[in-house]
Amino acid sequence: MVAASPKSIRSEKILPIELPVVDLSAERSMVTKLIVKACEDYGFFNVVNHGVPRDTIAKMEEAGFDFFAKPMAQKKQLPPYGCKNIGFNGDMGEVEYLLLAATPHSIAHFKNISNVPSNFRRWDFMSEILFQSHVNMYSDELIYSLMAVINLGKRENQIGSVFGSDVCDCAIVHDSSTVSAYTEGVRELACEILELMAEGLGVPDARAFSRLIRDVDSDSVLRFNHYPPILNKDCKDKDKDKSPSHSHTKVGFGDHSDPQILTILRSNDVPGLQISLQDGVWNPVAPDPQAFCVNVGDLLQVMTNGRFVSVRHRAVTNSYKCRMSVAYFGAPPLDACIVAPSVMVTPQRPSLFKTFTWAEYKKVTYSMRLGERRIDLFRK
Ligand SMILES: O=C(O)CCC(=O)C(=O)O
Ligand SMILES: [Fe+2]
Repeated sequence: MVAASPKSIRSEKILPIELPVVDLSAERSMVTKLIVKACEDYGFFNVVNHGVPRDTIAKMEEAGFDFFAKPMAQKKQLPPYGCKNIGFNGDMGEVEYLLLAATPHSIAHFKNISNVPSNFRRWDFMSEILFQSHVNMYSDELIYSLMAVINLGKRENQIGSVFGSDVCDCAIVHDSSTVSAYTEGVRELACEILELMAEGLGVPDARAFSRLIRDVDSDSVLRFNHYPPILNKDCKDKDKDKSPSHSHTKVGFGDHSDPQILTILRSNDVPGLQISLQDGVWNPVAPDPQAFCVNVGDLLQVMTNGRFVSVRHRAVTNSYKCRMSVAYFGAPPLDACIVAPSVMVTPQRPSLFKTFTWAEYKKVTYSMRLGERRIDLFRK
């Protein structure tokens, strides 16, 4: 559970583990088996030989660090930027973040910026984007939509001024080709993994899961999380050693499960991610900047009728080095019905969850605290 303010976490039980590693270049039937086992036992695994070019990843990391290095006053002017407040219900952590739309629609926009008519009118264009993003339904959509507007505005130099010229200095805001190449790479990876999962589970339609995030109306998002080093003042041992001693950690991004289908996470080489395989125990996992860390979201738990687990996790800070992660959250369209393929439901494993839409689930998610177990509300 996330507290209203970051708390010391020295008293918790910490048990480091190694995540399963899946080599996507290995023999396919072996890969599918490994993935299924990892999702059943851990809900998390690392993928190597994933096909996303190193250069694309390196540019994205550089763009992220460049953005977070900007003065706070500049960053705060950007609607998709957040600092310490997570969500809308009082959750806090030692993190700053940036949210971007990661839908096929936004990728196309970022890629085809040169196709935007040079004579479009600022507010017409903005309202078109706001409309497409269902802004009437959820306030976070406004955030993503504004990001798209800012991106386009900067490139076309037409609407960037809506948010003040300082904003336009942020590399990440106008480096849309980096964002689109990265997003496209991780989305493809997510689809490939979802297809391997379907195959491994014996689902006759191999695209049953991946189709939802390939959809043009997919509601996927990308979040940069930045965790500056923090000396835990509660700690009696005041020496600022360079070791990632647990006594110096604070909660950066609190205990939660990801609500979407699948998360593709990457971080720099600084530890911080912890998963919880057992209540009351936190399992730190080592960072691997060459790999992507993949985890099952709540919707995939539902669509596998509980065979895969959406495992709770969090990120902690340290006292010696900045950590940055980039998470792609693959989500379906808002009106998609979330239901397990019939092969997942058997007499031995009866249907566990009600049928609902992503819009319904998302609404509940955003009305609750980060750490609450919203999936339980959808059990039969
Ligand atoms: O920063 C991390 O490693 C984890 C972040 C996370 O869990 C999230 O953004 O949902
Ligand atoms: Fe997460």
